[in-house]
Amino acid sequence: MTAAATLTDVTMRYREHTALDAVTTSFATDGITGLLGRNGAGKTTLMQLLAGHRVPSSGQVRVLGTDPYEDDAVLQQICFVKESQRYPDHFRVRDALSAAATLFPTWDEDLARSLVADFDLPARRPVVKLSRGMVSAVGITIGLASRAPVTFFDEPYLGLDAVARQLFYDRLIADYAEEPRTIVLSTHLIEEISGLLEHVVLLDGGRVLLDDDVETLRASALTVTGPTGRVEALAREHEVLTRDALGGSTRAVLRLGRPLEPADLAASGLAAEPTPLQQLVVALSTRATGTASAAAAARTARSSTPYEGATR
Ligand SMILES: Nc1ncnc2c1ncn2[C@@H]1O[C@H](COP(=O)(O)OP(=O)(O)OP(=O)(O)O)[C@@H](O)[C@H]1O
Repeated sequence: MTAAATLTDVTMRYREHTALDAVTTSFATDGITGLLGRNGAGKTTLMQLLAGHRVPSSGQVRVLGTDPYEDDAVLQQICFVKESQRYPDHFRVRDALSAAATLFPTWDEDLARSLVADFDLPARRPVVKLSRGMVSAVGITIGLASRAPVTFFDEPYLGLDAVARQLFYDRLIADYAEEPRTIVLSTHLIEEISGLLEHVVLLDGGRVLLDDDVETLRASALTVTGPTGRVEALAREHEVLTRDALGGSTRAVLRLGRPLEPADLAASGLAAEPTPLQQLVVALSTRATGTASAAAAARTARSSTPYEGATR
């Protein structure tokens, strides 16, 4: 994989709180990555570092081969669509789009116009008068029409209804097919976007819990249902992520130590089905919670350093 953006041993501290702890990961040049994790896991912080909005307390951040912080040449190749983007009070929708058009050399005006039409955005209306979902649609329009080689969407769908979210996903995948680039999307609506993702980075308590291709991830887990004794026999050979017993039957999500053949499972009276990505992520995050909170407490106790990050 050729990486467009990398973090090497990056730690980000805000006063006594460690938001990212020795994170090493990278994002492929052509790929859509889901940046997942619970509230406060460090997703926004990670994207802010890669977008050059902050400098890390320690470690190395590289985007398109250079440190993005205060590097105008690389910054105009990075588009960061924030969850709560603010625009100047007097900006109308079309002003926000014109400003973006001047920022990004790769801006596609035709694409911007067609997204404005699809999202039914009123071009002359001040952004401050838009509904929450419409402001999100402005951000999405900018994110896609920028055609920036490296694009971050940080929970870009706030307030968007289900139809508009589907429109975003459809346009994202269509535009990506036409112009492949590095897209990182943070979201809590994992199942909705699981079909778009090629790769997943899961953060938990500022650490990388999982960094894998979606296909590999899907193949690594299985939901098995059947008589409790048989499920438990299988559970001894694999890691059990979740387990629900009802009467004499048990349903377990297994992280597989070795591949399992559906035919073998069926022969032993067990039903097997793929584990949805969202369920797998929830199970892995839940499993990590105990360990992560203990580690966070230890880090907080260790660290008495003042604020070490800088904001632009
Ligand atoms: N400017 C800041 N000053 C102090 N603490 C901060 C600051 N920004 C973030 N944090 C803390 O760092 C941690 C990571 O925050 P971050 O916003 O990166 O998480 P997130 O994964 O994006 O969360 P969410 O899913 O809720 O948006 C949180 O505990 C947050 O409170």
